[in-house]
Amino acid sequence: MQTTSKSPILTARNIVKQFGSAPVLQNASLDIYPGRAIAIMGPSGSGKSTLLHILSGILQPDSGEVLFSGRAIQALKEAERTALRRSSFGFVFQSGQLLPELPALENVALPLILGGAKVDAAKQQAAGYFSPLGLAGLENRRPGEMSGGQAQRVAIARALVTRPAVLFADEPTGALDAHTSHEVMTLLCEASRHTGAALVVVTHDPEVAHSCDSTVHVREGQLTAPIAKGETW
Ligand SMILES: Nc1ncnc2c1ncn2[C@@H]1O[C@H](COP(=O)(O)OP(=O)(O)OP(=O)(O)O)[C@@H](O)[C@H]1O
Repeated sequence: MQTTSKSPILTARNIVKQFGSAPVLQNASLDIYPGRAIAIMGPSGSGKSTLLHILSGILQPDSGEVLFSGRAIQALKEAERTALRRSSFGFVFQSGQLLPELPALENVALPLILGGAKVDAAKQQAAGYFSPLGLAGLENRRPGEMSGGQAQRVAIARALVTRPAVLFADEPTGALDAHTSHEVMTLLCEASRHTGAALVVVTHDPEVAHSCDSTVHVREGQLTAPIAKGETW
């Protein structure tokens, strides 16, 4: 079921960020909607990951604001921002986010356990994500005993288990071949539509961007207007 909403769940307004004297983002603005997937593209070093870190409250902008459900997240105390990230945001990176010593089921259950859930209840909830993500039977495998695509699907399960409102993915298929990349992106987009979570994907890959509902480009520190899927660029 597709969830649509006219109100953005996350809004970036006039974001400015520089590192030392080097400007990275200069007046970047963006609206992100529930149940919709948006790709952020741009050349290497243009500021895509910096933007993702600011949108998710990991990094503070020099000026401008990020509103989550209308609330300015920069105004929150560090501990409140951490709590918001744990409860409302999920993260998928290129690789390496799974704990190598833990079986897949425990890796997926971990965010729930860190959030205070009892271990058995967390594992039971986590187990429900294995079959829909094509991972049935892999519950006891450690990350080193899985393919890259399987490990990324476990990482997606782990990002989804807390039912985030926004799923951030930074080059989620960067370490995968084209076929597996397509499978993983299809799963991410389906998960976003099914759960109503917004999906924000930083990518270099036009095929990955094509899986998303719209694409923005970082150009000279600003964001182009979103291009909807199917429109010519
Ligand atoms: N913590 C930091 N300290 C200093 N400079 C940084 C820091 N983080 C990023 N930068 C610089 O900011 C610029 C943007 O980096 P960012 O990682 O956001 O780019 P990107 O578009 O995601 O690049 P890529 O596609 O190569 O991953 C780069 O010039 C980078 O060197």
